[in-house]
Amino acid sequence: MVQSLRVIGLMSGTSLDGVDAAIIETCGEKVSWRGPSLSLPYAPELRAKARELLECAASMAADDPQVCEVEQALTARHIDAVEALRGQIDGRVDLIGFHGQTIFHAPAEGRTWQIGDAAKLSRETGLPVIHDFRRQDVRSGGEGAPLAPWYHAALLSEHAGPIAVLNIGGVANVTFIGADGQIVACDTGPGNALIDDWAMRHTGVPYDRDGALAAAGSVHTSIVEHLLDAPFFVKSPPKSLDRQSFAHALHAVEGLSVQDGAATLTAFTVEAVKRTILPAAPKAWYVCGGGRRNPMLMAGLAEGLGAPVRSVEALGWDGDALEAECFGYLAVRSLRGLPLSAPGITGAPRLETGGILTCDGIRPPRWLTGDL
Ligand SMILES: Nc1ncnc2c1ncn2[C@@H]1O[C@H](COP(=O)(O)OP(=O)(O)OP(=O)(O)O)[C@@H](O)[C@H]1O
Ligand SMILES: CC(=O)N[C@H]1[C@@H]2OC[C@@H](O2)[C@@H](O)[C@@H]1O[C@H](C)C(=O)O
Repeated sequence: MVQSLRVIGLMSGTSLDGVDAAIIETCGEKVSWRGPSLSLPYAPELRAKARELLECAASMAADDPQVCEVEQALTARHIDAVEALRGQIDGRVDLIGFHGQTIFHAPAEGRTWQIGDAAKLSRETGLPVIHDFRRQDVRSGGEGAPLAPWYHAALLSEHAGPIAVLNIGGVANVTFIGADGQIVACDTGPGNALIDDWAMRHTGVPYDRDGALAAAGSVHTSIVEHLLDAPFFVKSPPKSLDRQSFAHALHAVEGLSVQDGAATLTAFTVEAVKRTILPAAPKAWYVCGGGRRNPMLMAGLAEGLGAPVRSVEALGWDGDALEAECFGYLAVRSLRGLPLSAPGITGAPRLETGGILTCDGIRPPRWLTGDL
């Protein structure tokens, strides 16, 4: 029988708001237990420094002092998250799945870059760490993202499709599961990132809390149409984005009132989801990620998608912990040599595993050296 492992997944998403940590028990195929989770926010200074990196990461070296400073600060926060989560559970933890922080993503150039010091995380926690989940996929010609569909599909194995899971983080991504179990996935467009940047710039608050700004503004439809007139939106899946792929949208709304700008950027996120080319119309959409807390996003989706739109909590999932759980799940898949890449998910040419194991300064546990 395949052994189930207790794994902590760690995700630091494109919103740059903090690290999410969750623990699950899984064999890498089925999920037998979902335990507690937590989020540790980043201090505003760290968030600002990480944000700065996104503008210049394309031309930076891995040993650039600016990169290293942010990498070490982020890693320290991840170590805190692991220790805090361990304090909430009894019993063992076997493994960590460490996504790191994406600071640059350009699969067409063969590059995707997640920073984070896996060796230090392993040393400080005494646990084996799987990291660098996206690199092998990009190397093989895939998009390197999204990877969450593997986890969504595992959780939905008992549900009949067509069904869609929409994650609205900094960037938004969808998993479609067809009536026959077919999986199709891609990034849909911006999620919260543009709204966050706009709110930060004009109000000093890093998001549009409860969609209050957008609710008080009017959508400038011609700007939304102009923004949607990009090759990305006519391309079929698979496809993925860098957080900064649509940064020019902030220039497009410059000069609007803060409320109209927020309403227009919110509509951009919604319209991008509506334009996503899927094999069939989902009979229901389930939304995770921080964007599900924005009533203006949810109302726009409910109005435009022609099917019920609910938070993933309706499925009994935790929409804040899902991505962290996912990278725990993928860590066990990686250890077992199971695929992280698939043509329908990332566009990689074949099923292939990914991720790198680091056991720095610790004796590899016995289960790691035998068959799983
Ligand atoms: N009450 C709220 N009202 C409006 N927006 C919210 C609210 N709560 C959270 N958000 C949005 O959700 C964002 C955080 O989402 P999430 O934690 O899913 O991002 P992430 O982990 O960086 O995601 P990803 O990795 O998918 O990009 C915040 O930056 C904010 O824009
Ligand atoms: C390159 C990268 O980090 N992509 C993230 C990002 O955040 C959302 C979206 O863009 C998605 O493609 C992906 O994360 C999720 C967890 C994924 O891989 O499924």
